[in-house]
Amino acid sequence: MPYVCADYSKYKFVNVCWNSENGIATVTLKRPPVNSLTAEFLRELSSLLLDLEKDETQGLIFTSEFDEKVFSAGLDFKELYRPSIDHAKEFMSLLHSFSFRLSCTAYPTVAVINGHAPAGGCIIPLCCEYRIGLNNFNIGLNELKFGILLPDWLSSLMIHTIGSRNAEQAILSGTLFSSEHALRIGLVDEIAPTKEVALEKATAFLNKAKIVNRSLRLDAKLHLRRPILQEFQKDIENELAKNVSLLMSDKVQQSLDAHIKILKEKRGN
Ligand SMILES: CCCC/C=C/CC(=O)SCCNC(=O)CCNC(=O)[C@H](O)C(C)(C)COP(=O)(O)OP(=O)(O)OC[C@H]1O[C@@H](n2cnc3c(N)ncnc32)[C@H](O)[C@@H]1OP(=O)(O)O
Repeated sequence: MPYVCADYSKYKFVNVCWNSENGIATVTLKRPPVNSLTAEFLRELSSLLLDLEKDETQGLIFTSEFDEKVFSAGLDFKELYRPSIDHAKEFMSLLHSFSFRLSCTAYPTVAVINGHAPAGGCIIPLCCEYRIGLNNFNIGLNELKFGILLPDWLSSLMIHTIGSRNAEQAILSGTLFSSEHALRIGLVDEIAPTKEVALEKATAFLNKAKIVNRSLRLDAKLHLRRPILQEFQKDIENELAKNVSLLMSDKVQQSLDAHIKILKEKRGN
């Protein structure tokens, strides 16, 4: 059984619960109010994956502290509104490296999606090997509605998960799917009535992975995910520059401004 060396209490935005009997780490995202992804959060998540790797984690479950509300609201609107060019570059690079790392972990990964997961909120589930949703949430890549063209690696993750035809329709229409619809197209693998049941199902998935030799399993995973990993590694500098210039464009900045206003009005701020 793995010996836990890392100090997981140092993390601000996640709670890590180790099961010493089966080596499964349950990582609860807890960046209030909606687990939106900032540079600091992404940096922390990347470092966490390295710690879990060193500690020979047998399996990883991601879930959210904000039960029945939100898994992750995606990229942080406020941080991406009028960022400095250096910050935009750093952000895009952190998003890319975290997503790449999560897509090719040696240990199996599951997302228990216990709330909404729009746009960038769908990235963690898509990088994971298995997705279990709860009822009454929305999930999908609706970036086109913000005027954001998806990076190739993100489209590739969607294609890998739901097939090219479904991915084309989903991405081009910018649809957020209900849990039931997400299950029908394979965007989630199962639906559970409660978080507890979802966590049991996640553990069952991870236990199945254990009967396979770890290094053989990793070879197979990397082979099966090669098309995605190639997209991550393709022309990285150019791809990042493209995403940064898109983010800084007037069109995307205006769209972010509009969304921030909508959220403010919703709260009566
Ligand atoms: C190259 C890039 C590739 C990937 C690109 C991805 C683009 C994105 O990810 S853009 C972000 C897309 N996300 C969304 O459109 C979600 C927007 N939020 C919502 O729909 C709702 O907030 C929610 C369904 C997630 C939750 O609804 P709920 O009623 O529970 O809470 P609210 O009152 O709406 O919000 C609470 C609080 O959270 C703030 N907030 C919400 N979303 C974000 C966000 N994405 N970034 C930053 N902050 C967010 C919201 O403003 C409220 O804040 P205050 O309490 O300060 O008013």
